[in-house]
Amino acid sequence: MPPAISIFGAGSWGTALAIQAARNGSATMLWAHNPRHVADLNTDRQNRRYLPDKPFPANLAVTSNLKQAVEFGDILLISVPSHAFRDTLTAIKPMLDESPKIAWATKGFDGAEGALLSDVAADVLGHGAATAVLSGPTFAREVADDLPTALTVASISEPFAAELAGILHNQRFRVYTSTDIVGVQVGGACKNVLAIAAGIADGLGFGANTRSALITRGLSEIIRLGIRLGGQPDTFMGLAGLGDLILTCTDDQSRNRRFGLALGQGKSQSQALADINQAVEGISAARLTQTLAQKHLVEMPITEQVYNVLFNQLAPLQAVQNLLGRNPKSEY
Ligand SMILES: NC(=O)C1=CN([C@@H]2O[C@H](COP(=O)(O)OP(=O)(O)OC[C@H]3O[C@@H](n4cnc5c(N)ncnc54)[C@H](OP(=O)(O)O)[C@@H]3O)[C@@H](O)[C@H]2O)C=CC1
Ligand SMILES: O=C(CO)COP(=O)(O)O
Repeated sequence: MPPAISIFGAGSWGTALAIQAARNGSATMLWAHNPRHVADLNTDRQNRRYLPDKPFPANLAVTSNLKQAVEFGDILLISVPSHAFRDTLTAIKPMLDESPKIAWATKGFDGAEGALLSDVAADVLGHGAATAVLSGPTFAREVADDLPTALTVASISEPFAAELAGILHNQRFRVYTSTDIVGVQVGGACKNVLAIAAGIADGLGFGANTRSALITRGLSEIIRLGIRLGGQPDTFMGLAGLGDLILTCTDDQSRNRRFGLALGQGKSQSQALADINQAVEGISAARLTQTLAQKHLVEMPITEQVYNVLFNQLAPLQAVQNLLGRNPKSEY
């Protein structure tokens, strides 16, 4: 019998992961903070709002009772947006046993300074918990549809990474393990900023050459920051780095890319957000990546232009011109 798992956050990604764990045989509990949403999920046996037409397996239960969810799972997996990560961990902390196993699939930074979520977890939980992060090129809809997908689970505890991978892994869902929690988190948070940039460029009518240049130079930015923060260079060429960057910069399933597209086409941020009506992590990630880049003296020109578009009223076309107007330099 595989370990039981509780997943916190019933958006598109938490729901897809719950379906994946359940169809792999784990007793699975999905927690949502809104009791009315939970009532709908239990009545419909599907998540009509975020993943319509994907019926829940029989071994997937849903609750809004936090204590019930914490006590249910041998492993707890957090999949709320980054703005809710610290509060969710803080709420579950008093209910945990002495050696909890806690993972997250959230992509982003926390707080005013751009803390890694692993640092938030250490801060809230202390160092007794086994922790892991799950990241990679994984659109929720495709995972729910059982389309082949590969991703990374990173933990400094190799047994915990292997245990979590074992719960989720099957022939349609390849889970690779890593010990580079820093690199995996930086890749997952920063690619959302570049997806906004790629969307802006496409929305303005630029072509495939521009998109490829943004992806490649964007990867250089991620690598520079990631190494400065302690990540391993190889990680950024893997699933949680280049893999997720390509996915979100090139496919319109990405909310971050669609947000950028809308800005490039002249929509306001509030109109673009209202149309998407889901998490767009790249907005806060742009602010916090810019903060980290300044603090650590890392050159991140594309991120800086996205930041100025989002927070300093810079026109999208001017942002592209600012990038193109930079002095010629050596590629490496
Ligand atoms: N969707 C995807 O394909 C992937 C997403 N991710 C990451 O997963 C994380 C979650 O994203 P995703 O599921 O897509 O987001 P969605 O926008 O689909 O859903 C967000 C969910 O979070 C819930 N929520 C919001 N605030 C809180 C809170 N304070 N406490 C508890 N729950 C809250 C919302 O509930 P309500 O609406 O009822 O308020 C909603 O169920 C993000 O960091 C994202 O980057 C990673 C890989 C793939
Ligand atoms: O992280 C994701 C896929 O790996 C989802 O990307 P978006 O949040 O841009 O939709």
